[in-house]
Amino acid sequence: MTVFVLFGATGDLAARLVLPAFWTLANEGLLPEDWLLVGNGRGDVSHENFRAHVREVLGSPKKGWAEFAKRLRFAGGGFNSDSPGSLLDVIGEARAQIGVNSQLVHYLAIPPVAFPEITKALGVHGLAKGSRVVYEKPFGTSPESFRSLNRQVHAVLDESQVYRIDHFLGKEATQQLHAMRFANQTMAAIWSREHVESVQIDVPETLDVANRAQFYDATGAVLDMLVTHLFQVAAEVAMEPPASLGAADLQAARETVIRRFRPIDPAEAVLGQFAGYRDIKGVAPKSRTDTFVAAKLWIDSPRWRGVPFLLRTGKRLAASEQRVSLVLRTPGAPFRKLPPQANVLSFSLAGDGEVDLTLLAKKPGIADDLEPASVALPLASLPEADPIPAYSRLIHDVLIGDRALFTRPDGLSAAWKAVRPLLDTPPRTIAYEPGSWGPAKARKLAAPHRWLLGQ
Ligand SMILES: NC(=O)C1=CN([C@@H]2O[C@H](COP(=O)(O)OP(=O)(O)OC[C@H]3O[C@@H](n4cnc5c(N)ncnc54)[C@H](OP(=O)(O)O)[C@@H]3O)[C@@H](O)[C@H]2O)C=CC1
Ligand SMILES: O=C1O[C@H](COP(=O)(O)O)[C@@H](O)[C@H](O)[C@H]1O
Repeated sequence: MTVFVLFGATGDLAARLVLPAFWTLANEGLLPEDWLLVGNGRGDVSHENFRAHVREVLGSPKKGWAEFAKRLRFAGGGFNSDSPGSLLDVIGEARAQIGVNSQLVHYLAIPPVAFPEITKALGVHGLAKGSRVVYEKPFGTSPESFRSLNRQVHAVLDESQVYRIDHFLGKEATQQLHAMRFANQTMAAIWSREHVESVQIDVPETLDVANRAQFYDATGAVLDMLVTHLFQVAAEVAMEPPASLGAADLQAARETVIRRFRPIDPAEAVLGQFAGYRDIKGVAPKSRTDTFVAAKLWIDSPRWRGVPFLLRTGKRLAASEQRVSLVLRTPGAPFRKLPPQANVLSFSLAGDGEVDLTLLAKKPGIADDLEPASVALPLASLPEADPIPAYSRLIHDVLIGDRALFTRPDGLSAAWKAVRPLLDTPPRTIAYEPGSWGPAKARKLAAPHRWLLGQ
């Protein structure tokens, strides 16, 4: 028996990812037998109007909808330490219906500035004890606010109750990074500076921010994507072999390597803002918020010393991709001259995920010409594959109490240290055209070679 409380239930994240994840879990039979979902927000929305909203964001499903809709409630009037709005009443009714001892899972799908107050309110209104609480990223908005939020959270909750989500860790292909590496001796052997010349973690998006301008303008690409998703994926690539593939060891391996991230040098980072961003309703007319970031990350571990990790992401770019590429070194002999960056092992994190291998091969024919040849392994094509979207996977993990794919404060503290110089002395934000690959200056970061995507 579980009562889910979804804070920010009518927001962008809830509509695009969290509510669809619940729908998937319900249809797959992966939710507890008795469950109810209580949406929360500062406005007053009737249960019926909330159900209509949920139905719309799910694309007006028919089959299974009536059963799902019965389990949805809305508690309006906000929730803070001074006033619980109608949340306590609605939770009380929900628990009276499915069980007074039902597990409470609070999901904070709200901007990070609102995390401290809601956390405090959970304690004040008696909703913290025995509950599990899911925090969206970014966990804090600066190194200082991270520390303060961490203290506030631990004043109300035990660490074992806290699930800091970073949904890139829940993606099928992200988990493939360690699965393929450790399931194969050859793969494990090439996973180091000896064989890898550079790593690119490239997440361009064509997406706009108009439906979440206020949140985005207060956040920007560095906080929204770099210190969060791109760093976590970098940790997944860079970690040392864990003691076991058990949840705690995997989590520890990822968190530990973040301490080896060298603080980013602002001279090795480019920030951009797409032209027209400031005209969006909700964006400050003189906003300098970054909608693009590219940065070179160095990882000071014996395995990765000297290997640049090139990280890039931005909104309104030319394409949407989520690619992690290990560019393999080319040997000096016996071939005299080989094209650069032609041997690449790459993981597409988007959708159900794909693994691609590009290798230089001799072009069949009388000459000895080499040509890059690629093979693709769409993960969904594996026999009996049943891929699950990241949010469904992670919400299910919260339900079963599996913390392997959630972040820990020690790793996050190190991540904030590594991004600090970029926050304290950011380079000038450079304008770029929507539909482009961001500021031209970002190309130089990849020198002497190039970004694999886009140019
Ligand atoms: N959108 C996305 O694609 C993703 C977002 N995230 C994370 O999810 C979180 C929410 O993002 P998103 O949904 O885009 O943001 P939104 O701007 O859509 O905010 C979500 C909801 O939070 C409520 N809210 C806003 N400000 C406050 C406040 N000061 N106090 C209390 N409630 C507030 C609003 O609900 P109401 O007005 O009803 O109170 C709003 O609808 C962020 O932490 C973000 O980083 C993570 C992954 C993807
Ligand atoms: O957390 C976020 O992630 C999305 C990208 O996620 P995906 O669902 O496309 O994998 C990004 O667009 C958004 O700005 C950010 O908040």
